[in-house]
Amino acid sequence: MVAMHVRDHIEEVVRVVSTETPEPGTAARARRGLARPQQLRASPFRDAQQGHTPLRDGLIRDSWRRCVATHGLDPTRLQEARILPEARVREHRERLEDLIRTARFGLESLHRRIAGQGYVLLLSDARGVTVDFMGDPTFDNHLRRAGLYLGSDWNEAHAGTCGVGLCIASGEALTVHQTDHFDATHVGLTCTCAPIHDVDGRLAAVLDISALRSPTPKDSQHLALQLVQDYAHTIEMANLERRFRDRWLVRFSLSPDFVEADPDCAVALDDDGRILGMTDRARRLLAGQADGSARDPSAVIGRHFNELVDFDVERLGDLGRGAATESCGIEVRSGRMLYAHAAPPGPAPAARSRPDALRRGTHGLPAPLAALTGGDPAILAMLGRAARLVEAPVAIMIRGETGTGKEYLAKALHQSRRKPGPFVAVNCAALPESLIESELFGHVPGAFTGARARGHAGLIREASGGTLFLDEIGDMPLALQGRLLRVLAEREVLPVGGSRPVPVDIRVISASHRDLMAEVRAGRFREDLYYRLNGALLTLPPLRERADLDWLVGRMLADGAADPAGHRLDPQARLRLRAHHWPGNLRELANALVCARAVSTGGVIRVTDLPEDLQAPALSAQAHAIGPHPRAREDAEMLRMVLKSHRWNVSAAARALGIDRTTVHRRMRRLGIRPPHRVEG
Ligand SMILES: Nc1ncnc2c1ncn2[C@@H]1O[C@H](COP(=O)(O)OP(=O)(O)OP(=O)(O)O)[C@@H](O)[C@H]1O
Repeated sequence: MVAMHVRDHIEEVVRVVSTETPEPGTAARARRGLARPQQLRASPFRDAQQGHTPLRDGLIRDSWRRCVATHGLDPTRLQEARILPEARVREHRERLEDLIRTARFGLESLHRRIAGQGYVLLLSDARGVTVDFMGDPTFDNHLRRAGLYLGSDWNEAHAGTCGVGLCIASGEALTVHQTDHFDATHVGLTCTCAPIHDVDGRLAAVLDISALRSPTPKDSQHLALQLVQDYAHTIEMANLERRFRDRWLVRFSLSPDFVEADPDCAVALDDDGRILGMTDRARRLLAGQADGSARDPSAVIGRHFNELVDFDVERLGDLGRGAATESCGIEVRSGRMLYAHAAPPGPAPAARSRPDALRRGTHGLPAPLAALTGGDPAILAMLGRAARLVEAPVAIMIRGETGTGKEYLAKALHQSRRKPGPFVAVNCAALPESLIESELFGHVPGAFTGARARGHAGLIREASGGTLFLDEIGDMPLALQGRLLRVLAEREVLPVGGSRPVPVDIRVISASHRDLMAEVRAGRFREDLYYRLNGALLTLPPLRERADLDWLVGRMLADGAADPAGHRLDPQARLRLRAHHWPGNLRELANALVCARAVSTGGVIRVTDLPEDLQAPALSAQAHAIGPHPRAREDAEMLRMVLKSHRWNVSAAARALGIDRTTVHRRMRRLGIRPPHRVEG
């Protein structure tokens, strides 16, 4: 039966594209490699059951023809959904980052409404690449195969007639239902899409809700269509409000009672009354009033408000909150009556009162972020992106070799927030596997042997209202990854032994020095969790690639120096630092300087004061790759140096390092360091 459906479908597509070709010459191209129409078998099954060949909507028929004539697709050749590689998806996603951030709340709210009905949600960019996806992890494989997945490419040129592709081509909200699809591979799907426009009227994204199974009549998707249109409109409104907070915002409605609560559309104006931005419904409303085409955003953007509506912008203040109904009526040039509400400009983002921590540092960055670099161009570019993410409700993933400062960056992001709340750092590699679940999610009293008598809120709840930093996330046991995913998706946590989930409001920053995508491929890390954590990716370069080493050295030497004059490096020692490969990155540098400061005399650090492997000319990267973990090796090296310089007097070494004696003894045991007389003995 399925094969029959497929054959019927191909026959119908071939007949439509072969018999009704819009442009001269396309018929020949359409027939290229296809069965001739008169050879096609009539299909009583299809005609009796659906009978919609002649009714197939004009947009669909035009798209089928385009698929053959313009895109050179062949309906007899079925193609699997195309999923782009992760790096390409990230590029597409980064370009749409601001919009995704603004849309996030709306997308999650829409997803909650449709998830129980078998739909998944996709947000595609204007080229048809899925840059955000919310689906049901239980159907992961089916969804992926059907192309309902992050990174799937639904551009009409590759995928044939489909919801996203046709929405991009037509600019209209629509449903492409089952056999509306060009490629028979997709005839099981129903896809309902609405365009999301940027404030200048350009298509920015497509909001799509799709299902693997649906009733045969296309009408069954009517409500789905209303829903995506409403959410696309709400996202456009949120985007306009965010972009033009410091401008006049005029909202319109057909009803005076709804103009504030649920406006139909809105425009942003500059002080002279010129239109700076709009929602798409405003473009439709106002472009018709201008002499240009109703589809043309330039008929509206840049025009003076007075040219399109009968209203003097000097009177915008009269359209404020609670204005009498009669005073908020506005006549558009066609004579139609609308009701308007005007919100005056808020303070410009930069001029808002900010706590001290947010005062601008150098390079136009918030001070905590600016403090991370002395001007390295790659880091500055990354910090510029980081600054834009400070208040964004997206999960941030930080990537970088060990010791590159991932936790420092996470803290700086946190401190740059207007209301930072608590910062809770969890090292997933350091927590024993048996404890990680109850430590993270908490437990109720008596949940297990050894549980705390009064129960435990857990680190996730402790971070509520602030930031949860998940360090070494790649080491999180697979079984707990699913639970973490649920916390992130549902924004609530279920304590061990508990039956009632507790809502949490956390912002998650995760870090790993592992290649997490490789972990995903190896089946050790859940792909859905990876994408959930990777709302935005920030990469810290290794120290050997940084151009601000001298600045870092100066800063580290000044930090915590006992004497205000600090220490300085002699030129030879500086050269050694510059030539070193730094496998342990900033941690290795900080340790080397603590050690050098402790053993140096007269405030000058010489080559002989540096740890042993820095005294020798630089080793090759390969040589550095051999041996114990760089962090352990560095820690051991530093501790041995300090102990040696204090004649193995643990108390003196502890004072020099600013830690207590027991910590020194513990570290010596952990790092296998023994005083020489014992070694000799
Ligand atoms: N911007 C910085 N300024 C001064 N010191 C820094 C900076 N960043 C990192 N460090 C030094 O490097 C050490 C390691 O930093 P951090 O813990 O943030 O690195 P990490 O990348 O999270 O390490 P790991 O991969 O081992 O978890 C810090 O303890 C500090 O000594």
